[in-house]
Amino acid sequence: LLPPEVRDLLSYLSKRLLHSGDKTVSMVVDEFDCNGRCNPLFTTIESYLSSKSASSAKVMKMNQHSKSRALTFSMGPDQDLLDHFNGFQLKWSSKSDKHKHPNDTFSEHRSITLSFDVKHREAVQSVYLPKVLREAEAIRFKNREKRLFSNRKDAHWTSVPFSHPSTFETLALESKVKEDIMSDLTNFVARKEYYRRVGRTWKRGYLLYGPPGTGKTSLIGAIANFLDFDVYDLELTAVADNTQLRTLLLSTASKSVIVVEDVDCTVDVMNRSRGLKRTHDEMEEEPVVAASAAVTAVSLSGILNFLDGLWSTCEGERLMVFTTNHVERLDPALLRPGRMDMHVHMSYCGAEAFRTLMKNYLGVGDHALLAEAEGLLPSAKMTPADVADVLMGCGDDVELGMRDVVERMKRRRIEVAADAEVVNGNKGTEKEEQIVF
Ligand SMILES: Nc1ncnc2c1ncn2[C@@H]1O[C@H](COP(=O)(O)OP(=O)(O)OP(=O)(O)O)[C@@H](O)[C@H]1O
Repeated sequence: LLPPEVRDLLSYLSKRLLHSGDKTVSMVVDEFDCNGRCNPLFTTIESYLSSKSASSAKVMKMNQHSKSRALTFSMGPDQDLLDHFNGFQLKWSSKSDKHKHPNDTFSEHRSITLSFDVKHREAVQSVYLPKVLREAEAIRFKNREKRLFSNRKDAHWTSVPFSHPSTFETLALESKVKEDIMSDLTNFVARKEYYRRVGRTWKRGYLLYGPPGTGKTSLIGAIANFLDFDVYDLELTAVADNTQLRTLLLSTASKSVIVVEDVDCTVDVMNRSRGLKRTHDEMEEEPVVAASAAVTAVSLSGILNFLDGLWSTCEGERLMVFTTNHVERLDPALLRPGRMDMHVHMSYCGAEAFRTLMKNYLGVGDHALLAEAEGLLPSAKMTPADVADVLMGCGDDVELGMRDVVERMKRRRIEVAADAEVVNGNKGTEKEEQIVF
């Protein structure tokens, strides 16, 4: 019944009375700042308290995550929650005030207060609060929606939710290669302290090379899903110059995979050792015309600086992935360790990859035609995409799928042999012509 001003004054006075002689320190975090803008710290602390609320709060708000459908809990209004750290106790209290506006509408103002004994002030400020922020960040990262950023439309990042179906389980690749990649990625994300100690940017470069349809893009999807990272699809032909490239890279977030697909087609990264006349410096600085019709003014030095982490002054880990169908075209400067730490060769479908595809598409691990199919694979030179294409056309019909894929392999074997004959034949003609001239 009291006007809000009187109620606030009474509340303030009663608190002063209650806490006189008290050695408690309180820190208040409001949901909105004085301009009505959201306070990101409030949301961060809410995330931290959500993990605690589930086990100890008496009144909780229950929410469902829009994407994962997982239940999350947050503190209800006017609740207290006790936390313990290094043998002392801290109290988090939530408060919610309703304010009536002159036009008879109401708005809710929430705040969270942290209270603790004054003698722990130093420990709370320097150790406890940074720990809270770290844990909150990890919780929010786990619950967030993965995104795919792209600069294809203009020179800025635009993003859409990212959900690539590929995982290391569904990827048709030798299990030894998969295990090596997964363990390399796990080591990389766990070594923040190591990178800091040795003074290196927390980044790692991957080069995926091989013919089209061998799963380079699928592997990128599997990596992003494995690490739960966002993906930045960097289109170099849409970047005006090195300065714009720098700006784009500086605006990438941590925990991201930065991808440059078909790098040999978008920037002149030709192997200098193959008799190019330009000097090293000329080549590095010169804005170049790409191998394809597309043109980019990003120079090789721009790419090298990017790989050396010169522009990654930002915090956090970043994985850089380059793909190419023609590894032999790339300048060795691009390939050296530190720039491309891991080289992954994606090739034609082998026996192990074929069994993975059979399981993915037909749901079986064995079949009477499997041995025949495996025997045909080396000479048929089919990519995983070719095999997947045949199997997908057969729906759930295992018999049809296996029959079709074996038939296709037999036809491909003949085509491959015929192509090889043409090539050898041409070589023979060239030789003859050389002798004639
Ligand atoms: N190794 C693989 N494992 C599982 N599926 C694969 C694999 N390789 C190809 N595929 C299938 O073929 C399709 C095309 O493959 P993907 O785009 O990954 O190949 P790519 O090597 O990136 O080709 P490109 O060089 O033309 O970009 C994928 O959507 C997937 O269905």
